[in-house]
Order: sequence, then structure tokens, then C-alpha cells
Amino acid sequence: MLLGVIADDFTGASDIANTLAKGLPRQGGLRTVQYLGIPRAKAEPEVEAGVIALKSRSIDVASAVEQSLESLRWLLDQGCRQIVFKYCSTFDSTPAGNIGPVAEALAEALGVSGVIACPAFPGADRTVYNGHLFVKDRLLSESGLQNHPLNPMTDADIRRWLRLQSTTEVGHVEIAVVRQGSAEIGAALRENGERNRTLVIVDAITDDDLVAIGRAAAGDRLVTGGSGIAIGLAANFIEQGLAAGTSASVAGVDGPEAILAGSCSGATREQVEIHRKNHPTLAIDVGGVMAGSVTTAMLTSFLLANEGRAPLVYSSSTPDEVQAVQARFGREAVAAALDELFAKTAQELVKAGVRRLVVAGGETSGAVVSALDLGALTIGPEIDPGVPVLLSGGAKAVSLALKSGNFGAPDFFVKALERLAGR
Ligand SMILES: Nc1ncnc2c1ncn2[C@@H]1O[C@H](COP(=O)(O)OP(=O)(O)O)[C@@H](O)[C@H]1O
Ligand SMILES: O=C(O)[C@@H](O)C(=O)COP(=O)(O)O
Repeated sequence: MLLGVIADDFTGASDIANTLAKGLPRQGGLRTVQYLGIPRAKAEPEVEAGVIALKSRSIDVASAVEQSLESLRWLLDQGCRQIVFKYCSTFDSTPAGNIGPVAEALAEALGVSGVIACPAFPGADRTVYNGHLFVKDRLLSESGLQNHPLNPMTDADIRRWLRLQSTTEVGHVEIAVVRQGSAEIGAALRENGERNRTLVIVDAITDDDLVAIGRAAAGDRLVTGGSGIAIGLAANFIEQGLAAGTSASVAGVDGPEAILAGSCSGATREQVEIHRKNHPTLAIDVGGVMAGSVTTAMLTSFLLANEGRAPLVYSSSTPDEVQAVQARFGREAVAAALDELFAKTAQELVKAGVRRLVVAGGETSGAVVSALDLGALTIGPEIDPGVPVLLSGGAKAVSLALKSGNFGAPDFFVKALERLAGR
């Protein structure tokens, strides 16, 4: 294994696994596998990039650091020369963490400073300019992410936001330096390191910027960012002759299907609205979940009864509805109850023969996939930017799409089910 990724959620893990497997056009990527949690056994020898999916974005800081360090140890044991800490392209975190504490702990363990921190993902319209994060033409804090149920992002100046979570000053490499090329980017990072800055926000607006940053990171033991930061990383290993460059060629898995949406992000809410027009859908009443009157059995029987018609169950709601329900029952209690409901539903579905599963939402995907105990996942073709087909092994293979709440075209659900079947 050449490159190891510690991803703070499951959709994020498949996002960066997709980037590494794809690599640059005409060059190919790395043979990439996504692990659901820290593997107990050694990796298969042919794996070049291993992506560990944690559910550590919204848990307490100490547990996030501990799980990340344990992941680091496993990846180093597999021979990794470079580690990427993958977080959200919308920098999902709170003033207490977990991006800063985890990144600093990894940097300390590896004995490095002046470490890249770059959430930019231009393919999904997330860019970093003058240390500020934009989603399309909006500042992060005006993009809708200020209403996120778990990590409301209320400051677009991610230097300032990261400083709240860090023990050392946060550095910055401006776009003008990035455009000078990888030698200058490398020099700027080293200078920040010499000034005792552990983490350095690096501006990036285009994929070319990210390729240049990736080149500058060729010898770095630690890189942190969104999936965009990995755009140029496979190329470093291929150009050094350490990897041959491959492209994904896995067949899909056909069979009964279900869609579960626990994301309240704008893109998912639009996808739900569109899907509702022509497919069987069931809205989850969160008050009913908290009271115990909405059950796994209800969701499962609805989904199985509508097999073949792309059935969807969703808890996706507007910011006002989310706020009201959180005020009544508590943010964490609602999230835990919904996680459990989706997880148990997925278990019942797979037990009943469902083979294609689309899940919307990072936390929701984490809950679902952890409950399924699927082992390592192979990365298939990309459905929409940042969302690949994932395939479990074994006799009863399942194909999955784990969609970040804000990713995907309006018709994502139907398209994903087709791609999962290999069509
Ligand atoms: N109707 C709702 N009211 C309150 N919280 C909700 C509702 N639906 C989902 N949630 C919670 O919101 C969070 C959404 O997070 P996630 O699944 O990561 O989606 P995204 O990818 O959009 O961030 C989860 O913790 C989920 O349990
Ligand atoms: O970087 C991204 O935007 C995604 O890979 C990601 O992490 C998504 O998280 P959720 O929006 O919570 O699914």
C-alpha cells in the first residue's frame, strides 16, 4: 500500500476513493479499496490506496483523535508512504473540532508541520480563495451550510475557523503563490512549518491548482483536505514508477433496490422532491420515530412492497422543521434515533434480499454501512462527481451508492440505481 486515507465519514471516504481510483485523464489511478472502519486483518497485497472510512466527524474530539491515530498505525503497518486526512469539502466541523485536533494529532505522530489543509473541490463547486471557502458563488456561511443539522458552518474564513480548533497559528498560501507552481507552493509550506504553523490553508480554485498542489505534496508524509486534494496524488506514485495506473472496470450488481435519505441538505431535498413525482416514497415522521410509533418494520415493508419501482424513504426536512424537532427532542437524540432506524432498516432489507442500496447523507451512510458489516468495498465507476459505485465482495454482493448530502444531479436516485446494476 502506497497511500493511506483516513476519512472522517463514509460518503467522504467513497468520494476520495473515487478520486484516487480515477487519477488523472489518460494516466489512470491507484488500485483503491474502501474499508468500513479500521480493518482487523492485513490488506490484500495488490491494494495501492487504502481508504479507511470512520464516522468521526461529529463525535467527541478525544474519540475522533483516538480512532484516527489507530487508523494511522494500521496504514503505516501496511507500508503507506503518504497519509491523507479527508474531511468535508464544506469543512464540516465546530469550533471545538474535529478537523484541527485530528490533523494536529496526525502531524505530531508523523513529526511534520506546514501541512496542507485544502477542502477545495471545484468539480462540486467548492473553491478556496483568500482563505475563504465558497460553495458556487456563495460564501460557505451563506450557502445553506449555516443550517446543517450537526455542523452549522457560520464562518467562511476557514483560517479563522480552523484557528479555533488548533493549538498553533494557521498558515495560508494564497492563490498567487499556487499559480506560480509546485516549487513555490512547497517553499511556502516549508516556510510556514518553520514558523511553527502545523496547518496551512491553501487556496485552490481549479483542478489545475489542485494538480499543482498535489505535485508540491509529492514528498509529504501528511496531506489534509477534501477529495480534491487527491486529484494529483496518484500521479506522483505513477510518475515515480511505483504504480502502473489502472482504471475501474467492475461490473455492477443487479437485484432488488431501495433508497434511504437521511440528509437535510439542499441537493438531497431537491432530489427527493423530483423522485417523489414518479416513484413510491415514504416521509419519516421524526416525532413518530422519537415516540416509537414509526418503526423499522414499517419502513422495510413499504420498501419491499414497492420493489422494482425505485422506492424511497426519507427524513429529509427543511431547516425550520429540523430546528423544531431538535428543540423538542435534542439534536443528538434525534440523530441517534434516525441513525438507528436507517441502520436497522438496511439490515432487514439486505436480509430480505435487497442488493442495490442508495443512501443519501454522510452520517446516515455511516450508520447504514456500519450495520451491514460488508468488509472492504471495491470502487466502481463514478455516478456523479464525488459518488462512485461501491461493491461488496462475497456470494451475496451488494452494490451501494453513498451520496454526500449536497452531491449529485437532481435525478441522482434513478441514475444511481441504474449504475449500481451496471447499466
Ligand atoms: N428531519 C430531521 N430532523 C432532524 N434531524 C434530521 C432529520 N433528518 C435527518 N436528520 C439528521 O441530520 C443529520 C444529517 O447528516 P448527514 O446524514 O451527514 O447528511 P449530510 O450529508 O447532508 O450532511 C443526521 O444526523 C440525521 O440523523
Ligand atoms: O467532501 C465532501 O463534500 C464529501 O466527500 C463529504 O465529506 C460529504 O459529507 P456529507 O455532506 O456529510 O455527506
